[in-house]
Amino acid sequence: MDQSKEQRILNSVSYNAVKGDPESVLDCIDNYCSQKEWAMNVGDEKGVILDKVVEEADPTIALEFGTYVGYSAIRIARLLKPNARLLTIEFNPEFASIAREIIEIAGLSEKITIIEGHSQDIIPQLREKYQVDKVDFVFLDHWKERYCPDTILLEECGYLRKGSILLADNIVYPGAPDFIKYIRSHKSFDCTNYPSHLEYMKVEDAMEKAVYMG
Ligand SMILES: Nc1ncc2ncn(CCCCCNC(=O)c3cc(-c4ccc(F)cc4)cc(O)c3O)c2n1
Ligand SMILES: [Mg+2]
Repeated sequence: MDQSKEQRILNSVSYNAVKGDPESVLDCIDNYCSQKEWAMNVGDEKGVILDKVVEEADPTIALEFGTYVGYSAIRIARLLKPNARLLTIEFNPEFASIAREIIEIAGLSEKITIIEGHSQDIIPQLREKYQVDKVDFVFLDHWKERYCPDTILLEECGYLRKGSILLADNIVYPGAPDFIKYIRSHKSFDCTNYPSHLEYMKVEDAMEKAVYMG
């Protein structure tokens, strides 16, 4: 059976990255995906925007939708303070398993919990099953049609607090028009757009930050 692209990314990280060094894992994935096979990681250009927003949020509890191979989970978790945690949701079991191995190579398994399932099913369970009270930072990078309903669900479940920061990938490409329409017209969110480019391509993309005002 032929290996998947995601398995080939894991092979490259396993062979080339320095164990326990998150930066070397990120560099390895970026090099592989820009030189060998494109993959939908947030990448190094939008990754710098992600870094800045995570540093601004300085979250104790961070949440991510769409783990994929764990690139953005590593980007986020490497910046977290000692007792801070990242919960990342992935519904594809093969991707979740590959992400678990790549996160282990980065030495960040203690800071990151991968939850297998659909965001809409997991969000209502976060309080009881994962002892989540409030979420300080959310990175949306899953199905683009789920950005809007899942933001509403987070608010309805009471996980957002004054100052909670949401950051959404792919606002231009593939795009999340209903999310943008909703979040920019909702009085409780203060939005900022960050123009950038699609990972590893010269195609225009952008990220949107939305601060919950309570
Ligand atoms: N509900 C739920 N809960 C949990 C989940 N876990 C996973 N999923 C499903 C996630 C499916 C992948 C999402 N990501 C993308 O589709 C994506 C695509 C491109 C892209 C593609 C082709 C092009 F030609 C150009 C750009 C670039 C990006 O940066 C992207 O992030 C879940 N869903
Ligand atoms: Mg993305």
